[in-house]
Amino acid sequence: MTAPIALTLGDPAGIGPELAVAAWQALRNTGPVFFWLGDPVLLNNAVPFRLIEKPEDAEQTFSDALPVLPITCPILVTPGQPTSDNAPAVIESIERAVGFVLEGRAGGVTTNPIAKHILAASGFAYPGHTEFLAALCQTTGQEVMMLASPQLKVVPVTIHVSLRRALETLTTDRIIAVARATHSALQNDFGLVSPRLAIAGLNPHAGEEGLMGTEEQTIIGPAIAQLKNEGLCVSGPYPPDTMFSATARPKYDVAICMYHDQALIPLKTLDMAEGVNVTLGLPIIRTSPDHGTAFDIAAPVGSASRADPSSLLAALRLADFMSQHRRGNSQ
Ligand SMILES: NC(=O)c1ccc[n+]([C@@H]2O[C@H](COP(=O)([O-])OP(=O)(O)OC[C@H]3O[C@@H](n4cnc5c(N)ncnc54)[C@H](O)[C@@H]3O)[C@@H](O)[C@H]2O)c1
Ligand SMILES: N[C@H](C(=O)O)[C@H](O)COP(=O)(O)O
Repeated sequence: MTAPIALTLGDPAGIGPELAVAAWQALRNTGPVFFWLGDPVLLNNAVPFRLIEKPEDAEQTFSDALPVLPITCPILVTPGQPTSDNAPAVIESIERAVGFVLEGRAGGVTTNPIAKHILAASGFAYPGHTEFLAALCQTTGQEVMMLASPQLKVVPVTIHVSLRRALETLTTDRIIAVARATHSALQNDFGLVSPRLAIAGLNPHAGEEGLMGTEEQTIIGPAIAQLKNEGLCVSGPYPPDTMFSATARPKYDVAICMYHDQALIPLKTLDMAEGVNVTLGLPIIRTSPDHGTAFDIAAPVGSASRADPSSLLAALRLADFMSQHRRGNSQ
């Protein structure tokens, strides 16, 4: 028996509650088993659910009712109208989910989407889950964001910062650290013996020999040289405009990108429905759908839903796969 996956509340005014229900309906007979750390009021009595006190109770109820570990939202939720007054419930859900995984009582955390600016308005000090989870695990600075889909895996070296700040903070050391963490996660959690890392350039034409920027020569090139010295299978820097083409993608297992949108635009364009956000470099397993809160389509549970659960399903399945893989490796 594997430990259940802990699915967080996310922003309660987003599509998270609808997705939790849709995921349970899709998985109740097959698994993977998960429990939702959320407010049962949001379910509108439109779906069978059972309140549980601990993760260990999720398995026995899962085929009959959605297991809910209750987290109360302080303010009545209106879908599509987020409020930072509910931030304490959003944060508590994440904290408790991580706690269960650190205690070995849940196999991994799958997070429903949060709205960064809504949490920030409540005083929340982290730009996203990725950084918050690292803090909860006491591994700040080691977190690495990867988005994985059937067609592509991408890792941005800089994450939730402005483009200007991304350029200021891009260093050889950071590229090396992110590449090392990615290499070992692909080996340990995805079973790739010798992962091939393609390193993106930063500038048009990867700098065109310095004519259009020199970061490829001064920052990225030295990182590639160091990683090659360590025996990693790395190549690049590649011109960012062509490295995601259908002919280029099969030549590598993961693209290491210099900033958020360089990585996420190709992934979400190719595979929005199947993409999964995975946090590497943590002691816990964490996955997430690749989309956000989708406030524009959020609807009450029980009414017609326009929210596609495919990415959340992929995230739950990947968390379970990684959990089983780690268990297998440790036996
Ligand atoms: N993992 C996360 O927590 C996460 C990820 C990305 C964005 N966000 C947050 O989400 C908020 C909204 O961001 P955004 O508008 O840029 O992106 P979004 O992904 O929420 O929405 C973009 C568009 O895609 C649609 N969409 C998204 N998911 C869908 C689904 N499952 N089914 C059907 N349609 C879907 C939305 O309706 C919208 O039209 C932001 O505040 C951002 O911080 C959170
Ligand atoms: N950067 C992610 C994206 O755009 O899909 C998203 O904001 C999620 O980030 P966290 O997992 O750190 O919340």
